[in-house]
Amino acid sequence: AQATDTSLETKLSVVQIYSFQDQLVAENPNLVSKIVIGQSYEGRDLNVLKFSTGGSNRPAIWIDTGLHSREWITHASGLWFAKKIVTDYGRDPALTAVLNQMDIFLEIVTNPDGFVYTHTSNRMWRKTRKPNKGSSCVGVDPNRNWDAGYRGTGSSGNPCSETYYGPSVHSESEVKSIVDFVQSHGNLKAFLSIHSYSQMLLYPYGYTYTPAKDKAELHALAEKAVNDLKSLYGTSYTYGSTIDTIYPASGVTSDWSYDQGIKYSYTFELRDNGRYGFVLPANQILPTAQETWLALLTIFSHVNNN
Ligand SMILES: O=C(CO)C[C@@H](Cc1ccccc1)C(=O)O
Ligand SMILES: [Zn+2]
Repeated sequence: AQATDTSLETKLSVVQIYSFQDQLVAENPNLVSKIVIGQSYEGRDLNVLKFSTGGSNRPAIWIDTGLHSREWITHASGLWFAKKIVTDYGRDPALTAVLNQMDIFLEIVTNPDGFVYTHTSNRMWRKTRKPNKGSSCVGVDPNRNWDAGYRGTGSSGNPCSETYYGPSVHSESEVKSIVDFVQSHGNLKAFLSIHSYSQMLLYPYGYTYTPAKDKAELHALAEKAVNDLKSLYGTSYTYGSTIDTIYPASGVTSDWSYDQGIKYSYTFELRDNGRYGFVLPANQILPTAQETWLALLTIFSHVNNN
């Protein structure tokens, strides 16, 4: 057995997740490497796992989980996705075809300071942990801090708000580090940001009712992805543009990546629909990760073939 064969059906600390990442690299040196794209406000490394079978600067897929620290099901799913990739490469034809042509980048703990805070102090913490000048309220919403309709409808200028957009675009190092990575890589074809909860698959835009120019294709792919997700355990997702499907939101990840020219930009909202919300029981971790993986494979294959 390998160290990373450990059960993922449990609550894991940031230290445990970071050592899992290092173990996975050590066990799979020909497929997995770790890139540190920056540091959080409190100085924690921002780790990205790179899955690559060769080439140089291949077209690639970006996945982030844990941008909102209370959404623990997304970190757990990200861990499971990482192990699934190394287990299924060379076995699953769809994944193998994708990895023979493209790289996958996976940032599992995208907001480590907030994640630690949910373990030590406040399970429901969402934002970063950087103090705000002139306010006793801490943190910026990392899903309102991007340069896409910044400070528009569905974001707040109040530092005490859960959707506070911050003192300036990309003010949060957790966001700026991704911006810099994406712009230096320059060959990303898909950008998938994983949140919870609500069971939705969302595509741009959140900051405007103007339809994305690729709306027809993004909608059709979302429909296929949610149908494949549903095929496993019957979990129903709604899908559509962010502003139509959930609510107006400005400065969000997927709108920024789409406006960078990354056509396949989606945000997932995983289980559940409100019964447990952010505090999903551990026995739903595996089924959630397994069903979401089917949707991801559908998107990966479409991206690789178009
Ligand atoms: O993560 C969420 C629950 O914490 C809901 C997401 C909904 C959303 C998702 C994608 C783009 C804009 C908003 C949010 O408000 O940022
Ligand atoms: Zn979220």
